Parts: sequence; structure tokens; C-alpha cells
Amino acid sequence: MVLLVVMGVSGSGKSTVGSHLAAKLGWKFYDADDYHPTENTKKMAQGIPLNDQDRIPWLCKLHDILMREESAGQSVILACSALKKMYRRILVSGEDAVYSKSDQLDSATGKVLFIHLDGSMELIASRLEKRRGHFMAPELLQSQFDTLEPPSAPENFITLNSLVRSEAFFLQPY
Ligand SMILES: Nc1ncnc2c1ncn2[C@@H]1O[C@H](COP(=O)(O)OP(=O)(O)OP(=O)(O)O)[C@@H](O)[C@H]1O
Ligand SMILES: O=C(O)[C@H](O)[C@@H](O)[C@H](O)[C@H](O)CO
Repeated sequence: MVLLVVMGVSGSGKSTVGSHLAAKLGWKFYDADDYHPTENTKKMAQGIPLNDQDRIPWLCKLHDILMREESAGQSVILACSALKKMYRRILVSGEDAVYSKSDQLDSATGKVLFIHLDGSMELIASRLEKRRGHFMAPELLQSQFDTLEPPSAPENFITLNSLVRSEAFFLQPY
């Protein structure tokens, strides 16, 4: 049983790569975008970046989903921006991560593998310009990069270039 989170800034390819990979592996797929409260979606559509207060309850909900699937023995892929280290700790450990020191929770980090899709602002901006029918305002990209804290040790992560072709992904089911 594997819990995978495909993370990165808006437009890095989380939904595309994550859903493709889940279909290929026969795992369940969740898109964090589907779990935002309406207020968050409205804010983003108006070009207003989300803050910690907007994101924390949403991340706690996503943590609950991951834990439910873990209890059921179900491997899952979640596409979620997870921009800050604290946000990733909430996904792994729930609301406790908001209040406790990071090293108190480090033993739990191995529960979830984060795949960071890393790409240049130029590449991702060109994708967002072409994308249609999505609520996210493309002008929020700068704030997404400003907020991003790329994962680092002792987090459990791998970094892939956003140019990765989802069909070429190498993971096999196990
Ligand atoms: N590897 C890729 N090569 C070329 N285009 C891609 C690739 N991955 C994604 N795209 C395109 O880039 C755009 C953004 O991709 P996608 O919606 O998957 O990103 P995202 O990270 O889920 O964005 P958001 O967080 O805003 O929902 C889409 O139009 C998608 O078709
Ligand atoms: O943390 C965030 O700011 C949000 O998750 C955004 O990244 C959006 O949900 C998404 O990426 C837009 O499509």
C-alpha cells in the first residue's frame, strides 16, 4: 500500500501526471482542487492567493482522506500543491502538525511519498496561458513560486522535472 502525493505549483502538471499514473497503476486518484471550499475557489478565481488560514482546514480534510485509504489498505495518488513544508506535514500527520515542532513528527514522514514536479516559471506560465476552463487565475503563478518551499531532507520525496511525460513514468504496481 502506497500513499503518493504529486505536488508543485499551479500548472506544474499534478493533475495530468497524477491521474495518468493512477490509471496506469490501478490506484485511486484524488485531486485536491475538488476539495476546496467555495470561498477558496472564488478567491483564486479573483486572483487572490490563498493564505495559511484558507489552506489548513483543506489540508486537514485531505489528510483524513489519506488516512482513510491507508486504513483500507488502498494505494492512492493525491494531486495537491502542498507548497510549504508545514502543509506537507499536515498531509502526513494532520492538525497536530500545525502546533508541534517539526522534529516531533519526523518519524511519520515516511508514510507518504511526495513527488515534486519542478519546472521553470517560463515553462509553467506558457502552459497556464493555454489552459482553458480552470478556475485558477494564471497571474497567481508568481505567488505560487513565492510560497513554494521545495521539499528537503528528512522529508520523503523525489523531484521530477515538470517536463516528465506521464506515459513514461517508471513506477510499477506493487
Ligand atoms: N508533462 C507535460 N507536458 C506538457 N503539458 C503538460 C504536461 N503536464 C501538464 N501539462 C499541461 O499543462 C497544463 C497544467 O497541467 P495540470 O492542470 O495537470 O497542472 P496542475 O499542477 O494540476 O495545475 P493546478 O494546480 O492549477 O490544477 C494543462 O493544460 C496540461 O495539459
Ligand atoms: O495551495 C494553493 O494555492 C492551491 O492548492 C492552488 O495551488 C490550487 O488549488 C491549484 O493549484 C489551482 O489549480
